[in-house]
Amino acid sequence: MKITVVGTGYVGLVSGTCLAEVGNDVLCLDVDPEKIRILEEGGIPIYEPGLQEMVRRNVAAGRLSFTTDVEKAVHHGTIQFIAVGTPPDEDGSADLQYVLGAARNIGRLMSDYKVVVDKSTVPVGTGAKVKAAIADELAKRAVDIPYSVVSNPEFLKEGAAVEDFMRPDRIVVGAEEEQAILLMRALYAPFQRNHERLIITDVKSAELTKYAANAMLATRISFMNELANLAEVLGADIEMVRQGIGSDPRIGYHFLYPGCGYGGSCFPKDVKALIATAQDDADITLKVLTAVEEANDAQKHVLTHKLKARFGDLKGKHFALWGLSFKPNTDDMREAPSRELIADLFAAGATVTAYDPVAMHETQRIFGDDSRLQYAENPMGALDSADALLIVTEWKEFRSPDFDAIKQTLKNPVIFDGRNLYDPKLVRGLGIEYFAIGR
Ligand SMILES: NC(=O)c1ccc[n+]([C@@H]2O[C@H](COP(=O)([O-])OP(=O)(O)OC[C@H]3O[C@@H](n4cnc5c(N)ncnc54)[C@H](O)[C@@H]3O)[C@@H](O)[C@H]2O)c1
Ligand SMILES: O=c1ccn([C@@H]2O[C@H](COP(=O)(O)OP(=O)(O)O[C@H]3O[C@H](CO)[C@@H](O)[C@H](O)[C@H]3O)[C@@H](O)[C@H]2O)c(=O)[nH]1
Repeated sequence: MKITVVGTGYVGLVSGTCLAEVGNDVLCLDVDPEKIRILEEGGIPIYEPGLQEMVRRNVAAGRLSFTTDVEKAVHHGTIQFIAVGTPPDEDGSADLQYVLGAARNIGRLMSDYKVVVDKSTVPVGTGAKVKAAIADELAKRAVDIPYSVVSNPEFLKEGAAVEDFMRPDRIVVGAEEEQAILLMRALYAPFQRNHERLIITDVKSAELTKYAANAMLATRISFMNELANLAEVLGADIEMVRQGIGSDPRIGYHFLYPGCGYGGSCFPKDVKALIATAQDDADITLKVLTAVEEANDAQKHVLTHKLKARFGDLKGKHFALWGLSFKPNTDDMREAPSRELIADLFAAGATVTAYDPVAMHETQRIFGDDSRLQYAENPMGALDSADALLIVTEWKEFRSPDFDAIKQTLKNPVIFDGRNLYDPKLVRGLGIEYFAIGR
C-alpha cells in the first residue's frame, strides 16, 4: 500500500518505519528540513532502541523515503497519516494548528481518494474539524474528490516504541465509512496475525479512548505517589504495599511504581487537555484528574523537600545527578522531573554534575552553557566532591552500582533515590544514608 506519514517525530517515524517493515511503500514528510537531512543521510533525529537499523533496512529496500515536499507527499499515499505534535495551548487545551495545517495541505493538493488518518492525540471533535478543513480546501478549488477521515490513536511508549508498534495490545480505529474500514483492516492485517486486535469504533470514541488510557495510567501513578508519601510518614514500605495490591488481578502490577512524578510528552499534556475539553466543551470539572495533575506537580519537588530536610540550606552544595530523560531508553526531556529538580537546586544556590547515557546532549540544548550544570562521562564521574547522589531515571546501568566506591567518592555517603532502585536495608547496612520514595 502507498502510505504518507506527515510528521517524523517519535510517532510518525516509528509508525512509518514499521509500516514499511511489513512491505508498504512509505513516504515520510516533515516541515523541519534538518530532520529530513539527518534521515536522508542514514541517521535518525531521536534516540529510540532498534529504530535506526529498521530505518536503514527499509530505506535500502526502497520502501521508506523522506521529503519536505508537501505536494509529493500528498500525491504519494492513498492513506495519509497525520502524526504531528499537539502541544498544550496556554489554557492546557491541545493546540490543533499543526493537525489542521496538515489537513488543509491534503485538501489543497489531493487529486484522488484519500483516507486521512489522525494518529496524533487530539480532543473529541477533531475528526470533524479535519473533515471540515479538507472540505473547505476542496470547495476553494471547486472540486469534489472523495475522502474519509479516520481516528487511529497511537499507544506506543517511548523507549519501547518499535516493539509496541510491531506487537500492539490493541489497534483502535475510529471510522464510519466502509471503504476506510476495509483499508484500515488491510493495513493492520500483518500486525494481528494470531488474534484480533482491531477495535472499530466511531471517530469520537476513538479520540476519547486515547485520553482515557493515558488519564487512567496517570491516575494510578499519582495515586501511588500520594500513598507513598503517606506510607513514609506512617512507617510503612510502599514497595511492599505495591506488591500486596498488584497481586490482585483486578488491580495488576503495571504502572504502580511510585517515583518523583510522571513526565514525558504525553501524560502531563493529555491530562491537561482532557481537563480543558471537559471544562470548555461540556462545562464539567473533572475532579479526579485535576487532583492527579496537582499531585504530580507536587511530586516533582519531592526530592528537593527531602534534600532541604536533610541539609537545611542548599546554598553552595553540590550534587551528583543520575538520569535526566523522563524515563529510561529515550533522550526525550519533555516534562522530565529532572528539569524541575535542577531548577529547584539552582534556585536554592546549589550546583549539579549530571550523567545520563543518552540525554545529556538534549539537556545541554535546554539549559545552555550554564556553569552550574556540568556533565560527567560516566556515572561514577559525577560523584566527585558531591554532597549527595540523586537519582531520577531508572536506567538499567544504575541498578547495581559499586556502593563502596560511591561511599568513598561522595563527600557525604547519602543517596536520594527518586525511583526506588535499591533495597534500603542493603544500602543502609553499608553505612550509606538512603532516602527513597515511600519507604
Ligand atoms: N511521543 C509519544 O510517545 C507519543 C505516543 C502516542 C501518541 N503521541 C501523540 O502523537 C503526536 C506526535 O507526537 P510526537 O512525540 O511524535 O511529536 P514530535 O514533536 O516528536 O514530532 C512531530 C513532528 O511533526 C512535524 N510537523 C509539524 N507540523 C508539520 C506539518 N504541517 N507537516 C509535516 N510535519 C510537521 C514536526 O516538525 C515534528 O518533527 C502528538 O499528538 C502526541 O501526543 C505521542
Ligand atoms: O509505574 C509507573 C510508570 C510510569 N511512570 C512515569 O510515567 C511517565 C510516562 O511513562 P511511560 O508511560 O512508560 O512513557 P510514555 O512514552 O510517556 O508513554 C505513555 O504516553 C504515550 C503517549 O500518549 C502513550 O502512547 C503510552 O501508551 C503511555 O504509556 C514516565 O515519567 C515514567 O517515569 C511512573 O512514575 N510510574
